[in-house]
Amino acid sequence: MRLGIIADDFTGATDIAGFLVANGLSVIQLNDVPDAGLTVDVDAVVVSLKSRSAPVDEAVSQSLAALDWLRQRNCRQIFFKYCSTFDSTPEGNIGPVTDALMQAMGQSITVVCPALPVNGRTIYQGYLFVGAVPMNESGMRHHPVNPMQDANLMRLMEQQSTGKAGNVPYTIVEEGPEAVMAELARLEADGVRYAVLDALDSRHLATLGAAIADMPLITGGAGLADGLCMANPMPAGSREAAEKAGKPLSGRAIVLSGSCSQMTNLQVAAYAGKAPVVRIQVERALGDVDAYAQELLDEVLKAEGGEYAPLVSATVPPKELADIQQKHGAKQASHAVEQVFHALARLLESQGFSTFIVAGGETSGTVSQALEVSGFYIGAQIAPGVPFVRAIDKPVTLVLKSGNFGQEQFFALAQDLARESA
Ligand SMILES: Nc1ncnc2c1ncn2[C@@H]1O[C@H](COP(=O)(O)OP(=O)(O)OP(=O)(O)O)[C@@H](O)[C@H]1O
Ligand SMILES: O=C(O)[C@@H](O)C(=O)CO
Repeated sequence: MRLGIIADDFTGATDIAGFLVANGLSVIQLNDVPDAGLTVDVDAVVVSLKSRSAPVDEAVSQSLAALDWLRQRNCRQIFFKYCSTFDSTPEGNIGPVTDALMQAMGQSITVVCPALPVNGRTIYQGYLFVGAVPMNESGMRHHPVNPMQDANLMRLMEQQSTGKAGNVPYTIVEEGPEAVMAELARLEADGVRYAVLDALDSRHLATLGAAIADMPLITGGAGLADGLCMANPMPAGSREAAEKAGKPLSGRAIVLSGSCSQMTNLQVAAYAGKAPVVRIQVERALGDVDAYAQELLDEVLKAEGGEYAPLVSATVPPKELADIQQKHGAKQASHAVEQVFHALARLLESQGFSTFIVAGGETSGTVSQALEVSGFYIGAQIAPGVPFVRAIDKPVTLVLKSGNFGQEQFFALAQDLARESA
């Protein structure tokens, strides 16, 4: 197997898997660390964890277990995938997990590159930008679980890990793969453990992909995986063959939105003009979850029948979210909302729903776990970073959308494309 990927959340996992498939690699995504006996015959395996906001020791032990599993399958390279907005505060898990993987693999340096230029995430002089602004000035400063208040990736890495961080600036990336490799060697000799790689566009990603093709352990976002593939392209026709595995099935659909990102707020508003929306009330979610989920199901069943599937949404704008969090506590509120989605997803499945379009990484993890799906075949991308996926265990199609991904009409577009290709 070429590549073994450890992803810290479910949408992050489908994001990177979608880019690999779009580059013609055969890919399977496995949710949580699989059984020791499972055999797979693909170019890349993505193990998706729900470790982004887990306690540090859990995130580390889950990631090491995933590493063990992948190494037993002779992966040539291990890729630790985290968010293109580096969702991780100074207390976050990216540093500790990176350290644990480095130690287990005997590595003294690795790279840090969350860039995903096609979705507006670029790295300049080690600072992460979201569109035209540094990350800490973007909507990410209001994130419900990981509010991002710094855009300097070297500082963030050093605050949450054990070593020194350095930067490979875009001026060196512009010079080509050999220059990047030479700079990495220089940084390593200088005692740098985490080399933050600048990347402003896909040309830079291709250069970086060529430069790090032989590094045993790399870390970053899906853009870096795209770069790896660009540097080592598959034969013509591979993409169509790879995408077939995750082709959407036709079936009763529901949209579930648990992301409060800027883009999801826009997507929910746009979809509200086209389809019925059932809103989740956090106060109710904090009470009897099962009874509340049953009520929501009843509302969905009443709302069905239009051109587009009903949407069940907890999505709120930043001000409303801040009020909710102040009143109930951020962790309690987000946990309660996730519990409702968990219970509701099970009820929906029992009623015959088989297409789940989900917004939000944590929410996607919750829904996938509720449906007891152990993994996915990956299909074509609906938008960069959001492919159709098909459960490996049952005839269920899912779309797991990262909070900030997709265009405003995403929820309707996903259904239009599913109808076209089913
Ligand atoms: N109205 C709400 N009040 C409080 N918490 C909420 C509310 N709606 C959603 N949440 C919680 O906010 C969190 C959103 O995280 P999630 O990962 O699903 O979305 P995201 O962070 O926008 O997506 P991504 O991780 O893909 O960028 C979840 O834990 C969810 O339960
Ligand atoms: O990298 C991204 O932005 C996404 O894949 C993600 O991790 C969202 O949770």
